[in-house]
Amino acid sequence: MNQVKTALTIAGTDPSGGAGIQADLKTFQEREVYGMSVITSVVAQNTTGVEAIEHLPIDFIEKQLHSIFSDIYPDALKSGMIATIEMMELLADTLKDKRIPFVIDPVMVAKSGDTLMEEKSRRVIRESLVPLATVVTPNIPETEILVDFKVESYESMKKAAKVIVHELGSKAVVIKGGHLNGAATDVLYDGKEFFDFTAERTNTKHTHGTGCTFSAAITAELAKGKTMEEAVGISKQFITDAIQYSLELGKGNGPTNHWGYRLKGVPSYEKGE
Ligand SMILES: Nc1ncnc2c1ncn2[C@@H]1O[C@H](COP(=O)(O)OP(=O)(O)OP(=O)(O)O)[C@@H](O)[C@H]1O
Ligand SMILES: Cc1ncc(CO)c(N)n1
Repeated sequence: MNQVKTALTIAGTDPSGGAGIQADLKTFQEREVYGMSVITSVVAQNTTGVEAIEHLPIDFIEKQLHSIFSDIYPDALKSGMIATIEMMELLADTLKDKRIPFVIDPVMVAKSGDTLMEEKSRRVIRESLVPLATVVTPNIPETEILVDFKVESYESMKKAAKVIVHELGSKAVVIKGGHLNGAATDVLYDGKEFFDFTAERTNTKHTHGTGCTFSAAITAELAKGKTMEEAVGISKQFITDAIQYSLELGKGNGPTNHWGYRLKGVPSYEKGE
């Protein structure tokens, strides 16, 4: 019997392969779900930054969504770079009556500091998409924009998590602590309980695409029917390994290694070779 589960990413591209749609599809493959993608924006970027962005026409994004939902219905989906208010509204309209796990990675700014979401859209995502989310996965700067206060400590991460669930209306949230100092601690809140996921911080600049990879892994695990706590736990291990074995590719911040978890305990492997 063919038991394959399917996952869909709706996001922008990264021709250098470390972030965006490309990272999501590699992650889906590694997590053993069948990956599909709808492209919102084509981004000329690499490990050093973003050169140019071209948004696809809204009716063409709509056609891609139609191609998917009229044919291979996904078991879970994630959104990444959704740059404009029009795109947010289209997505909200498409997803409002669909009962599938929906992971929102509210991508706003790339690691390089380049803007990926229009300034005026940043607040709109709160009203249009967050209420439809099964889980939202903001980093610290994105969390601050969603909740409108500074997040500088573990306690303020928990306070923000409560706002995102109880006031903005997402079912759950994972606030990623990658941007704070010390251990990399992420906080999951499901509306009732908090769960901490902590990993030792890897001392590396090669973290291009960490957020995309992490949220794609969560999407894949939810597609397989894992609980939120299980999905985040598995994905935390996955991204920790991917960062530990990240690749020294390119002239800037190299990408995470999507098969990094398979290299654990393989002594002959050396980074960059
Ligand atoms: N140096 C590190 N060592 C270990 N874990 C890390 C490190 N940096 C980030 N992480 C973890 O990686 C995951 C992604 O978090 P991060 O905060 O980097 O996402 P992001 O800023 O959204 O990424 P992106 O730039 O791709 O959008 C989280 O689980 C976070 O704790
Ligand atoms: C298309 C895209 N999505 C997300 C990120 C995350 O930083 C990126 N660099 N590019």
